[in-house]
Amino acid sequence: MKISAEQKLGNGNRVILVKRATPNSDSEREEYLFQELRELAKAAGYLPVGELKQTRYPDSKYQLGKGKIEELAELVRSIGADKVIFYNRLSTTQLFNISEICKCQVIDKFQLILEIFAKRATTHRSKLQVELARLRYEIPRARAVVSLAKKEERAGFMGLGDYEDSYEQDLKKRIARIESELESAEKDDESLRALRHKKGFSLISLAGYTNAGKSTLFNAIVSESVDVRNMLFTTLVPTTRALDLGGRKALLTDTVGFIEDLPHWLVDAFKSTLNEIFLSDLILLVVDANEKPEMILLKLATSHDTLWDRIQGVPIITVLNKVDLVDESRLDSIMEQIGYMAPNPVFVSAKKGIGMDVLKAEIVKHLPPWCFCSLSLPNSEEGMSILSWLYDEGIVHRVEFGEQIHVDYEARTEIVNKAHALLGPKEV
Ligand SMILES: Nc1nc2c(ncn2[C@@H]2O[C@H](COP(=O)(O)OP(=O)(O)OP(=O)(O)O)[C@@H](O)[C@H]2O)c(=O)[nH]1
Ligand SMILES: [Mg+2]
Repeated sequence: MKISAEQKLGNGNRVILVKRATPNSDSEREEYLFQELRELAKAAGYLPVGELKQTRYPDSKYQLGKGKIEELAELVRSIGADKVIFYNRLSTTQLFNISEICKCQVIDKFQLILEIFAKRATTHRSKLQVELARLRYEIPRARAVVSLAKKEERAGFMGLGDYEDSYEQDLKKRIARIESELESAEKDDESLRALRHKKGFSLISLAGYTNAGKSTLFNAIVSESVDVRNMLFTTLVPTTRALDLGGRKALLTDTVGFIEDLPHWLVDAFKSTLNEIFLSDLILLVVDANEKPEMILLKLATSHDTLWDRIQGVPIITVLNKVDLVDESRLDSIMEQIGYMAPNPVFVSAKKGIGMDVLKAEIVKHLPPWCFCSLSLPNSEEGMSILSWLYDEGIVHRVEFGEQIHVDYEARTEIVNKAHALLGPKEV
C-alpha cells in the first residue's frame, strides 16, 4: 500500500485505486495500465490517495480474498476515502459486496471511463451517447442488484418483481428512444459525408490512443486551437476543419481517442462519432514515440484492434509523434522493435511543428488518385467561367491563351467527366 503526498492537497473526491493480480499477467504491462488508471482517475477529477495491489502468488486463485477486502475497508476508513476504483472488471455481485464491506462506493475502470465521458460531453449528441452507454451498462447491473436485494429480503417486502420488470422495461424504452435519435443523426452524417465527397473533399481523420497528441497535430496542420492537455480523453466531441494540401481539398477530423480494453458497448454507443474515423478516406494513426517500445506496441495493437474490422481497407498512415523528446539512436532502436506494426511511419513533433511538410506530402500520396488532363476551351466568357471552375475544383498546372484556352489540370474523375460533358467530346 502506498499513500501519496497528494492526499494532503485536496479535499473531497478522494479515491483508493485497487488492482487484483490476474493469471498469466505480464507485470510490466499491468503496472503501466495501473498507472493509466491513476491518470484516468485524475481525468475524472479524483484525487488518488492510496493504492492497494494484490501480489501474485504461484498457487493463489487470483481472487480478492476476504482478508484483502478487510484490508481495503480498513484503508478506506483510515484515509477517509470517498470511493474505491478497481482496475479489474468486477461483477455486479462483487461490486455490491465490496461496497457493503468498505461502506463506500466501489466502481471499476469502465464506470470511471463513463464518468470521464459524461464530464466531457458538451453537445446534445455526445450527451445522448454517454446516456446510451450508461443505460446499456446499467441493464445487467440492475438485474443483479435487484436479485441481490431480493436474496437479502425479509418476508413482507412485496412488489420487487414488479419493480424489476418495470425498471428494466423503462431502461429498454429509454435505450430505444436514444438509439433512434442517434440513428437519425447518423443518417444526417451520411448525407453530409456524401455531400462533402461530391464537393471534392477527401475525408481524413486522426485516430490513436488517448493522449498521443492527436489534437496537437490537428492544431498544427489546420491552424486551430482545440483543447490540448496532458490528460486522458481530453477530446470527446469531433471537430472538422479544411486542410490545405496544395490544391487537393480535404477535411481533417479530430475525435475521441482509444484505450486498452475499450468495452464494446462504449464503442457502440459512440459509433456515430467513431464513424468519422471508420468511414474516412484516410486515417492518420497517431502514436506517442516517447514511450517504451512495449507500450508503443500495446497502444498500436489497441488502435489496430479498434479499427480493424470497421474500416474495410481505408489506408492508414502511422504518425510517430513527440519525436522532439526522443533522440535519434533511441528512435532507431524503437523502430527496430515496432517496425513490423508501423511500416513507413512519418516522424513528427506536432508541438514543435517538425515533419509537417513530409506528413502533408504523404497524405497527398494516399488520397484517392486524381486524373491529369488537357483541355481546350473556347476563349469566351463561357470558357473563362469553366477555367475558373477548374481552378476551384482541381489543380491547374498550365494555361495558354490563344484562339482557344489550353489547360493542363488535375482533378477528380467526376470533375474531368463533367468538364468533358460541358464542352462536348470534340473540344477535349
Ligand atoms: N513534447 C511533445 N509533447 C506533445 C507533442 N504532441 C502533443 N504533446 C503533448 O501531449 C499531451 C496530449 O496532447 P493532445 O493533443 O491533447 O493528445 P490527444 O491525442 O488529442 O489526447 P485525447 O484527446 O485526450 O485523446 C499534451 O500535453 C501535449 O502538449 C509533441 O510533439 N511533443
Ligand atoms: Mg484530443
